[in-house]
Amino acid sequence: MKHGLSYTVNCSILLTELPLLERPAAARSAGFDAVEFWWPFAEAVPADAEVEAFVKAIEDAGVRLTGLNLAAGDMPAGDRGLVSWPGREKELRDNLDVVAGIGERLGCRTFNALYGNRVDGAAPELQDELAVANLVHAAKVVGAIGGRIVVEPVSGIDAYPLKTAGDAVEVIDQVAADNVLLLADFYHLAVNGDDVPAVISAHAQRIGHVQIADAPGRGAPGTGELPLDDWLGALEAAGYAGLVGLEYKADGDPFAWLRR
Ligand SMILES: O=C(O)C(=O)CO
Repeated sequence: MKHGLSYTVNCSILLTELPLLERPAAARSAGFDAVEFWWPFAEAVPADAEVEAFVKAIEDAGVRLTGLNLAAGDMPAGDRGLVSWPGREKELRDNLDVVAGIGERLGCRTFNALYGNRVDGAAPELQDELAVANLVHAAKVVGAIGGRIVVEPVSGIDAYPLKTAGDAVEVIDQVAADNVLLLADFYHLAVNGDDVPAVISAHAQRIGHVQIADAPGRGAPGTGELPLDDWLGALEAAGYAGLVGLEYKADGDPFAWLRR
C-alpha cells in the first residue's frame, strides 16, 4: 500500500448477497469498523420502525456509520438524486430531516447529496438554480449537527450532468458554504475521462470524501487498470486524512485484494 488511509465499506454495493440489515455485522466480521450506505429505504421518509431497525443494525454490529446518501429517487430505474428535480423539493427537505436525525444518533457526519438527472421539459438553468437552493438548505440542516454535504460526479447515466470534478466544484462554489465539499469517486471520474491526478492536485483541500472501484467493470482494486493505490498515496500526500469508501461490485470474497 502506498497510503495509510482507512477504509469504510459501502454496504449498498458490497455484501449484497445478504439482507441489508445484516451487512454492517458482515463488514465488522470482515475486520472493518466503518460502513456507509446509499439511502437504505424505499421511501424518502420511511416509517419510524424502519429507521429504528437500521439504527439498531449499525449499533448492534459495533460499526460506525460514516456516510449516508440522501434519498435519490428510484436508483435501479436510473434516478440519481432529488437535488435538482423540480417538484420534489418537499420530499427532499423532509428526507433531510430524517437524514440529520439518523446522523445525529449514529455520529454520521458525511452526507452525499446526489445532484439528480436532467428532467425532460425542465430548463437546465432552472434545475441548476433549484439545486443550489436545495444544497444551501441541506448544508444548513446537516450543519446543525456538525455535518457536511458532499457533491458527487457520477458515470453511467447520460442525464446526470455532473461528470467531472470541475462540474461539481462549479456547483459547490455557487453554494458557497464551508460544509459543502467534493466527493471524489475515482472510478466515476476516471470513467468520465477526468484526469484524476490533476483533480487531486487542484482540489485536494475541497475533497470531503473519496470512493474507489477499478475500471473497467467497477470491480475491486486490481481487477482493472486504474492506479488506485498511487492515486490514494498522492491524495494522502496532498493532505487528505479522511476515509476511503470501498464502493465496488464483487463476486466471492470482496476483500481478498486487501490481504494480497
Ligand atoms: O450511483 C452511484 O453509482 C453512486 O456512486 C451513488 O453514490
